[in-house]
Amino acid sequence: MIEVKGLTKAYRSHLAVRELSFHVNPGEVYALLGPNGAGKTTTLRMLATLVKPTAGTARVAGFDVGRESLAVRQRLGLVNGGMRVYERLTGREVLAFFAGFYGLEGHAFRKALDWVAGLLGMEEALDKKVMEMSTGMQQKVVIARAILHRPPVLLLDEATAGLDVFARRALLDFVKAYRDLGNTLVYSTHVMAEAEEVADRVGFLHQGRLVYEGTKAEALALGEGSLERAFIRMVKEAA
Ligand SMILES: Nc1ncnc2c1ncn2[C@@H]1O[C@H](COP(=O)(O)OP(=O)(O)OP(=O)(O)O)[C@@H](O)[C@H]1O
Repeated sequence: MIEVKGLTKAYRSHLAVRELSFHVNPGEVYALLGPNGAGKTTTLRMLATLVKPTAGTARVAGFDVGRESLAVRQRLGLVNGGMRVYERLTGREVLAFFAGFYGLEGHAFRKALDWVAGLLGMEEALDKKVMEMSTGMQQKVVIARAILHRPPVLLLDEATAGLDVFARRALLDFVKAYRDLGNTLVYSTHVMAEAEEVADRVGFLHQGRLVYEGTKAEALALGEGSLERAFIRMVKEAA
């Protein structure tokens, strides 16, 4: 569902992402793990067609992120940690605004709204102003906005940043539920415990390079039961 080959991004002379190659199979959660500055955000933004690669290629659902960016955007959703939505609008108003970008209007919008509200358990948020919602409910609006068009591919970038324990739990449960509907997810985080819970496969990113890739079970075996230990071991071996 996602094919990345030799993907590279340079900011002037600084290589943020270096010759990255990996793939994500349909229906799996791929955790992209690495500390701050490893290149996770840059990678996800290239997949989402928001940042232009310096070299290499990436395809999402068979479409090239450079030449077929519109087709990619129609099949993909992106959730960033700390994303905000307009505080003075109700949940319904926020979603109606973004639905316009996906060409969802009238009956199609109402259907999408019913689907997303049921999936996320956010019916009560639809007629509340964002500023009157809990952080967890606001996060649901952010997710709803990203999946309103039912994208088969969902990218989450440090999506639990700033969430309390309840909202974090709801997000991790949502990730697994969205995967169980047959969708494909990339889950970027520096929190190894979150990857241990949701990932099917993992990639370790360090200084813009993929230093390891494997199933979660393989990575856990490498780290004697801990992804954190596996990560540190692979970074040392790559040095
Ligand atoms: N627009 C930019 N201009 C210059 N350098 C950038 C830009 N965006 C990112 N970088 C640099 O590229 C490297 C990778 O950053 P990136 O944000 O992709 O990492 P990350 O793994 O997502 O970390 P974080 O969780 O801190 O965002 C960092 O050294 C960062 O300073």
